[in-house]
Amino acid sequence: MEFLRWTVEEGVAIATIQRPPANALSRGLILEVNELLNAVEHDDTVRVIVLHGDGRFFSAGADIKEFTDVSSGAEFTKLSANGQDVFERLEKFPKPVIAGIHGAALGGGLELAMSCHFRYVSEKAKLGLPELQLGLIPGFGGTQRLPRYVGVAKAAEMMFTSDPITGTEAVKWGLANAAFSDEELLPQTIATAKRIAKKSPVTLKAAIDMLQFAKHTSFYEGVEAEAQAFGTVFMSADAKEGIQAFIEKREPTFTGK
Ligand SMILES: C/C=C/C(=O)SCCNC(=O)CCNC(=O)[C@H](O)C(C)(C)COP(=O)(O)OP(=O)(O)OC[C@H]1O[C@@H](n2cnc3c(N)ncnc32)[C@H](O)[C@@H]1OP(=O)(O)O
Repeated sequence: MEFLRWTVEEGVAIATIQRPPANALSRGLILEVNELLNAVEHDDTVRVIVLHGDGRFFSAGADIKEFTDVSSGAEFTKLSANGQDVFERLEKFPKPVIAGIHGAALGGGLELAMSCHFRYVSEKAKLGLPELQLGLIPGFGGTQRLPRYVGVAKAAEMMFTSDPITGTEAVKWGLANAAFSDEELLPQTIATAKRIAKKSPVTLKAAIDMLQFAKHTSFYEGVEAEAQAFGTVFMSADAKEGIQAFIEKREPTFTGK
């Protein structure tokens, strides 16, 4: 694998996203998340997975530069649905997956982290769904998962403003379980994972299966609608402006077209 490395320690696979400079989720990286799950699913030496990012960030989201190669709404809907499928597999994965978030988990990066079973964060990390700043909407399940963690009103504020919240605030809002200093984050995440790895894999799988009942059927209707809207929104002039503005490092001017 090119962008995802892992080592196994006392039943814990420590998986590191390594795609500098921002660990942006290219199509290739999303495929590798799926490959990681293939590799560890039937490996009895792995009982828990810790997912974290190398470098400055956990992940700054979908690779915005790759968006310029996408030309049709249908292709964008497919991109969204593919990401949703991998993240859904992660959420249902029979072994616990814990995200350790430092730096930033934005857009698809937060959507990836929200698909893990729980999250530890560094106090100063930035967590947000800033897609509206690009003239887009979240497309990897974020519109459905964020309100389930923080409530509808906070999710609305986060999406409408594109403003991230800090790791400390994320704990307050129920999006993350605990916040640590940058130095303590990974050791604490791994220590918890090692404790969980001592539990019976049978019971862990059953607990994960039961957690799925916390989702309602409307979740699936919601993500289907999200993928459609993601493709439609992508075809707007504002999406092109938002993506271009990011690449040119300037503020976007949205016209409503
Ligand atoms: C379905 C899913 C949709 C999505 O996920 S859409 C994407 C949502 N995510 C975002 O909108 C986040 C965009 N990025 C940022 O806001 C900022 O960046 C950060 C807050 C993460 C970091 O800011 P700073 O510390 O000032 O660094 P920097 O110079 O902006 O970024 C460092 C390098 O990383 C590249 N980069 C950052 N995010 C992305 C991305 N999401 N896709 C592709 N590249 C990205 C930049 O361009 C730059 O690169 P260079 O050094 O070559 O100029």
